[in-house]
Amino acid sequence: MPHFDCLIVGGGHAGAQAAILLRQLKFEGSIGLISAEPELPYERPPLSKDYLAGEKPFKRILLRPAHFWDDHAVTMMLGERVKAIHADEHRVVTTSDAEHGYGKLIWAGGGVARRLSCPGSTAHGLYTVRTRADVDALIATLPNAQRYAIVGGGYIGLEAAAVLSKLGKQVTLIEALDRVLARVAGPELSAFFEAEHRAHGVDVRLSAAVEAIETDSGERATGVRLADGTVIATDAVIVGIGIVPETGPLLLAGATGGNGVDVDEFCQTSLPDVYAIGDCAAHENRFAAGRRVRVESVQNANDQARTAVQHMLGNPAPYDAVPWFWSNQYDLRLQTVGLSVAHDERIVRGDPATRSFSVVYLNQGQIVALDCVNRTKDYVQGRALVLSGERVDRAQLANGDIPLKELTAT
Ligand SMILES: Cc1cc2nc3c(=O)[nH]c(=O)nc-3n(C[C@H](O)[C@H](O)[C@H](O)COP(=O)(O)OP(=O)(O)OC[C@H]3O[C@@H](n4cnc5c(N)ncnc54)[C@H](O)[C@@H]3O)c2cc1C
Repeated sequence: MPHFDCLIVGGGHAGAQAAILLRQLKFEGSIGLISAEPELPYERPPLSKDYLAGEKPFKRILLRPAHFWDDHAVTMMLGERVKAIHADEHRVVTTSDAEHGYGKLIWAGGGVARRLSCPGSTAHGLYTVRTRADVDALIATLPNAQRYAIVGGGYIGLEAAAVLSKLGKQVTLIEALDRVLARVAGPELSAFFEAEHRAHGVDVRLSAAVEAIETDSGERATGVRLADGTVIATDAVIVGIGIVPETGPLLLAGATGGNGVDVDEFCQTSLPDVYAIGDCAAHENRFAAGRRVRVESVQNANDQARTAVQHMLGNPAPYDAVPWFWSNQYDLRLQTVGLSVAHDERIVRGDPATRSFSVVYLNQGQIVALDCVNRTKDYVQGRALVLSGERVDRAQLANGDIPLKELTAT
């Protein structure tokens, strides 16, 4: 049985970054990386942006050139899925029944796209946007499909809507709640993005629950039936309703968790010598008022990789990175810093009508997050305010002409 001093499961942002950092920090042991996807590690964010738009080829979204992994003695085992962990014996088993021993295991399994469960949801013509394979399948529809129904008004659904409408497609966006981005942002940002999409010709349907996918005799999706009986005729359905964290083998092996696998401040799971990082790791985050959360972002994947690796190498430093995220839609660049989950007040800086404004989130007077649209200065300067948990004068905060770094503390 092959043995690795450090075995990484998952070749997404978190797993790849863990391997890169181990070598950067002069780890001399053996490193193996098992990933269910057949590709070398690549960036996921372009999948719903420039890769879908055909503006960036796959080669340009690889996280490192192909030779990097050999050059740095990282043994890549691609197209292999870990199905079981025997934590006491420090070994894993893959779906092809290969066994690998480990000294330390870093689990970076991310998540799989959540699917619809209504009648018709297994029909042909339904697409998710999580992997290169998903998006290649969607791209293959572009020459022949004109009408796209997108289920889910989160970032991925909105980004896909922006690309498809720019490509001249007829797009209907279906959101079950009464506003887009409801899970991650305040109503001001939701209203702004809803209006932008409508202005670009996207038919946005809010408070619209999907009841069934209608199909033809060949079991191909032809429409989305809503709870009120409306049928949205379509050539393809894109389902962007979040992810289910990939933690099955960890939880089966006895790791604590539920929505993700629980980790401590060093990204250690409850299993000996097993870390978990990235989208699947449920951790207490001080930027979410100490709540246990999973953060789905490149920042979190990279920073948790550093936390786990540093702990492994005997330089422990608790995970305490300020969260940040971005989204590109049309000519809009949204940059967010902090987490808004625990806010009790919002202040808008600047005028959304100018398409350059920020929403500042406060909790008991402290700035906890900012969503900045085409306003990079606010994003950069607001980061310091989120980090310090500063309380500032509200009238100044609302005045978009006063730079955030010049605000007076109260
Ligand atoms: C379309 C899209 C757009 C995004 N846009 C942004 C953005 O603009 N900004 C941002 O910050 N974030 C964005 N994200 C989120 C970001 O990409 C994720 O947070 C990040 O990829 C998480 O990294 P991860 O390594 O935890 O998981 P993943 O990237 O999902 O990688 C997990 C890997 O583990 C593999 N795996 C899972 N289970 C097993 C197993 N049992 N055995 C072997 N391998 C396994 C999977 O196949 C996968 O390759 C976007 C995500 C998507 C899908």
